[in-house]
Amino acid sequence: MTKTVFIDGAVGTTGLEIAERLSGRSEFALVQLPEDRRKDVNARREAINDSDFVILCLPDDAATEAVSLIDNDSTRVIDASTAHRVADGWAYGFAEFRDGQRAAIASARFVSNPGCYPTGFLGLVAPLIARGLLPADWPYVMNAVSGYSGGGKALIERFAQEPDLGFRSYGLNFDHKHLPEMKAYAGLSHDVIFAPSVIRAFRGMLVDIPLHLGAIGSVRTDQLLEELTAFYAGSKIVSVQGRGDLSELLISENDAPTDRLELFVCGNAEGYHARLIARLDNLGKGASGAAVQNLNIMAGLDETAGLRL
Ligand SMILES: NC(=O)C1=CN([C@@H]2O[C@H](COP(=O)(O)OP(=O)(O)OC[C@H]3O[C@@H](n4cnc5c(N)ncnc54)[C@H](OP(=O)(O)O)[C@@H]3O)[C@@H](O)[C@H]2O)C=CC1
Ligand SMILES: CC(=O)N[C@@H](CCC(=O)OP(=O)(O)O)C(=O)O
Repeated sequence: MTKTVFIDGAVGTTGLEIAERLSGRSEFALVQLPEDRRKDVNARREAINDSDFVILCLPDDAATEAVSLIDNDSTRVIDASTAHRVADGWAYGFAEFRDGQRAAIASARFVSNPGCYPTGFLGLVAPLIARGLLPADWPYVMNAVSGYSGGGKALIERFAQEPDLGFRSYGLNFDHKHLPEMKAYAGLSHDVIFAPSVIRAFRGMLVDIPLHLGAIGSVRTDQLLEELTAFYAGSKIVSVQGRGDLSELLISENDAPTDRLELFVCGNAEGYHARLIARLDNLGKGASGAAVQNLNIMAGLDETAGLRL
């Protein structure tokens, strides 16, 4: 039976990409509000309560408000914002990162999409910590570059207005909104030192975790590669590879959308210096692709339906 889906924030960067991925899917019918009523709280309340699924593509405060508008016990919610990622009663919407998570999403009423950067961090590190190859009490550092669509309409507009702006390092206050979910879901003792940046590319990101394996202990890069390869074996979304002949990883200014998550394990010849790197589309597996994957799982469908793989 066709399920109704209301995207609250449908004309934002993430909302538009979700609608594209759902277009032509007979399993879902989109509930849409006219432009002049899309921020009207009564119109939103009605659409939310009339729908089987609501996908929140809103700033955090508006996402919190949207949840407060639910007055039934049936509407199921996927929140793309940061508002509920470590909240009680919400399942973390990253099916692959630990055993049992797909089942938790399938049965959940409230699912919170992971942040784009944590998708890379947790995809790389969480399975290795869970299996005892990396320590939970290590002071992890993460460098990252993102396409400017990661900052939504406001950052897209800024890059349009400032044609000389090529690179922006930020997070200088050590309070990035993604820190709590990385710590919580990797089970870390310390916050990650996170150095994010933005480049003049619309979409795409690299998340890069340098590790002195020699200082950690006896584990080496080939073991990390072997473990991650086995953990994600069979996934149509997540791939794992060693450095091989790779000498560079690239993001182009106009890369095509993708819902894939590519993981790379690079190391020096002896394997005691490592860089764990994730490449993904911040609007794909980092946002809209993840939302559609979660919707598929919650609806009991093939989780890759409608994805760009
Ligand atoms: N962009 C990305 O790569 C990622 C984004 N996210 C998260 O997804 C959410 C949406 O982000 P993004 O699409 O980038 O943001 P955008 O700024 O592109 O879009 C947000 C949309 O929400 C609308 N909106 C704001 N307040 C309200 C309200 N009270 N009622 C109804 N609509 C409202 C805005 O309206 P208007 O058009 O009038 O401004 C806008 O269309 C955010 O929480 C973001 O952090 C998560 C992962 C990655
Ligand atoms: C480039 C840029 O500004 N990126 C955003 C994160 C994008 C994202 O993933 O936001 P969510 O937390 O909603 O997932 C930032 O650093 O705040």
